[in-house]
Amino acid sequence: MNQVVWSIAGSDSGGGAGIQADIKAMQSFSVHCCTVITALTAQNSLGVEALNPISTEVIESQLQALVTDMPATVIKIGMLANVQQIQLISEHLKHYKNTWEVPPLVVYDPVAIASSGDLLTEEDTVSAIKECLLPWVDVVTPNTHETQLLTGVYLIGPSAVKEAAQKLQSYGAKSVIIKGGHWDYPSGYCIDYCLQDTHEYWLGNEKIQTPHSHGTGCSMASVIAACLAKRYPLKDAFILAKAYINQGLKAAVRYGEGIGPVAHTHFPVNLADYPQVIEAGSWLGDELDFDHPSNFTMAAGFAECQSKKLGLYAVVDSVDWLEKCLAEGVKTVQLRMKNTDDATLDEAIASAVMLGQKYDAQVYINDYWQLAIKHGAYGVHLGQEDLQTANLIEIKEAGLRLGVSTHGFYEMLRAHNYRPSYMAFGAIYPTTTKDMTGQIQGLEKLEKFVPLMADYPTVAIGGIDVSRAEQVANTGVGSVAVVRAITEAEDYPSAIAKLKQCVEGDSEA
Ligand SMILES: Cc1ncc(COP(=O)(O)OP(=O)(O)O)c(N)n1
Ligand SMILES: Cc1ncsc1CCOP(=O)(O)O
Ligand SMILES: [Mg+2]
Repeated sequence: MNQVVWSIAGSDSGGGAGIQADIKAMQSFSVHCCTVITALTAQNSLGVEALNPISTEVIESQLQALVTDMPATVIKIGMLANVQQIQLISEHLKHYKNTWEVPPLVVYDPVAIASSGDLLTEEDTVSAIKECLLPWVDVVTPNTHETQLLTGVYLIGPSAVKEAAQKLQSYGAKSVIIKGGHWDYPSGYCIDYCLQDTHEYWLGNEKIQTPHSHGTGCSMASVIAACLAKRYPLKDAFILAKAYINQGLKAAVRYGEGIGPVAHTHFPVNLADYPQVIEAGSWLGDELDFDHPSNFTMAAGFAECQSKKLGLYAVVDSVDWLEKCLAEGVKTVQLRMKNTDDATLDEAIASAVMLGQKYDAQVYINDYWQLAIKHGAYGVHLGQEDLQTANLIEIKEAGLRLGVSTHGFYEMLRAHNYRPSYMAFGAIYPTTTKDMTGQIQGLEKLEKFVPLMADYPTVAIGGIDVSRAEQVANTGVGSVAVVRAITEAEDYPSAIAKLKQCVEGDSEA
């Protein structure tokens, strides 16, 4: 379904920020932007000359026109010029949240200070924002100046950023993204922080040196709104917004005598524009004083797979099935046993490794990395949570390949920190093999992941069968991993032959 996002914001006559930026940013993510204009600013690249707030009656009539015909999946709010506007919008948000069948998500970018340094709102709006508006906001995206203005916390370091985010949550905002574009900490980097319910994370990249950054705040919040409208998780929306801004800053040019606008381009396609997920054990993590879990080991750069394309990848829960797949010529297999006692596991993993040698195939062991090392498996496959607990140094030093599961852009970039041997994307389609609620990626996202991770062997998993394998392979992914398409097939040798044909172009099928 085509998604509608409303932008409630001011018009920038210079065309770089406000409504004008919002429309372009949302367009880049194929989302339709409806507008409710709150002020007609007279500004150019040198500064703001006049604000010209729109009356609450006119704002109300714009809302009224949209509500009956084009309700929003997400409402993005930018400049609200006075207390009356904040109260009006808050009342409407309350109504929409309480009465719409699908209540809209609300992204609020508290536009208080333009990149020129001009104050864009009346001073007494601060308490109205905190008391009336923030309780209806799902994601608030202040820059450091706005954070200080709203919270009174002076952002001298990472712990102050966390304290300020908690304060914004205490005013009612569900998630808080504090943008570090104006924060030179660590020097030369742009570090952003997100507090999502109780979960926190940081994204960072080297600062892009350009004076032409007008409209970055509005554009970033608009991309977040557009991605939320497409039902991307906030983590992915945040990643894509940062990548879009980085891409736009690199392409930004001057139009007037002063600060030019961030460029509006397209869905970010270059890995170099994506931020890093900052983790304990990384240099940026150390700079930000991250706590390490006591037994945490960070390692990166695992042994390479035998080839860039892993072909048909059978994921099975017994040695019996493993051997059947190997006998049919499957060269990449995984033993994925759950809820099994230690003695059985030990024996099964030893047998799986021997079968791999017998059939000259690559056997990966899911979860049980110690037993995989003990028996000399070709590799291990780990999930995102396992990265925190497995001894990655031991796996790397033992020369085992490491495959990592990812479910979205955030997890993909997190996995990239470890430079694993291959990268798996899932679940592509709904599956009954495992509970993947909220983690279905679809082909559209797979098409984005594969070129971004072009340096890795890539694997698609989840709900793939003979009828879907070809379209999955057409995304350029080098391997298709399946469970039921083999183990529940009426004629598994025939299923394997057909899957191999789709994935590897094997002519024997
Ligand atoms: C090839 C491949 N991709 C993803 C998975 C899922 O692994 P994980 O996240 O560790 O979840 P479980 O399989 O342990 O439930 C996989 N096994 N193989
Ligand atoms: C283990 C796993 N990880 C993501 S989806 C999935 C299950 C894939 O099973 P199926 O091929 O039967 O859908
Ligand atoms: Mg696992």
